[in-house]
Amino acid sequence: MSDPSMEAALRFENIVRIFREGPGQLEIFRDASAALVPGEIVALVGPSGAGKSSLLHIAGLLESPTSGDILINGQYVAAMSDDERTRIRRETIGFVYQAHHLLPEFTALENVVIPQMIAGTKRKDAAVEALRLLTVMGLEGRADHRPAQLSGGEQQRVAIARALANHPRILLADEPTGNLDPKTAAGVFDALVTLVRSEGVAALIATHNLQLAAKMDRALVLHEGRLLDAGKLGAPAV
Ligand SMILES: Nc1ncnc2c1ncn2[C@@H]1O[C@H](COP(=O)(O)OP(=O)(O)OP(=O)(O)O)[C@@H](O)[C@H]1O
Repeated sequence: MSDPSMEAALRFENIVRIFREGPGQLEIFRDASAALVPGEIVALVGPSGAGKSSLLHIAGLLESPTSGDILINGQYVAAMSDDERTRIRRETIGFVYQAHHLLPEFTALENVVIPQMIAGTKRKDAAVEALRLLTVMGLEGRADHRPAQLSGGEQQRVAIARALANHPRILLADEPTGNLDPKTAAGVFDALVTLVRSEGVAALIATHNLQLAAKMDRALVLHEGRLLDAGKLGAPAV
């Protein structure tokens, strides 16, 4: 379990996000503040359009907030150059989306090897690490399969292994099991939790699935422009 005295891996400080549309403006959220420490798995929940994806884009340094700032490992990012932000994103943050975005012409193993080689790891070392990650995800027998030869759940397991291949400190996931049936989603999610916990990563996972949200350490709720810490959610009645 997380230790609140640890330095936050990810901290939102008074984040405001406003989209300007012609003469009008759309305020998505205001004064959103929260922190995630290493090893913590946090759900991001809220109705459709509440701003979950927008907040993940800000956390992933893909978009800038209208005001406020975020800290990654204690470092403010707003004042950084674009190059520095890109470096922090590459070295520190892993992403998982609803769609797997695997490279179709490469095997599962290669899909997890390639990002490591881009980051400078030797192929042999990258392959050892990729097989380790795929094994934790329950895919040791599928490493040589291409994405089209894998089920939807298996494809998403590869995408999760890939996201953690370069040892990020933060994992951001946007509906990572949203394309899967409930049973498959639960299996993939449990594998994700196992891997994230073993790597000591801080994970922020947007989901509409309250059963999955209840498995996480706590939930941040976006509601009417506010980001609220709802603590650990109880399992919803089925
Ligand atoms: N580039 C943009 N310009 C204007 N409005 C935008 C832009 N991107 C997102 N929005 C609006 O911001 C709001 C939040 O969108 P966002 O995708 O973050 O919500 P969400 O909670 O992730 O929704 P869902 O659960 O449906 O994926 C929505 O009203 C959306 O229409």
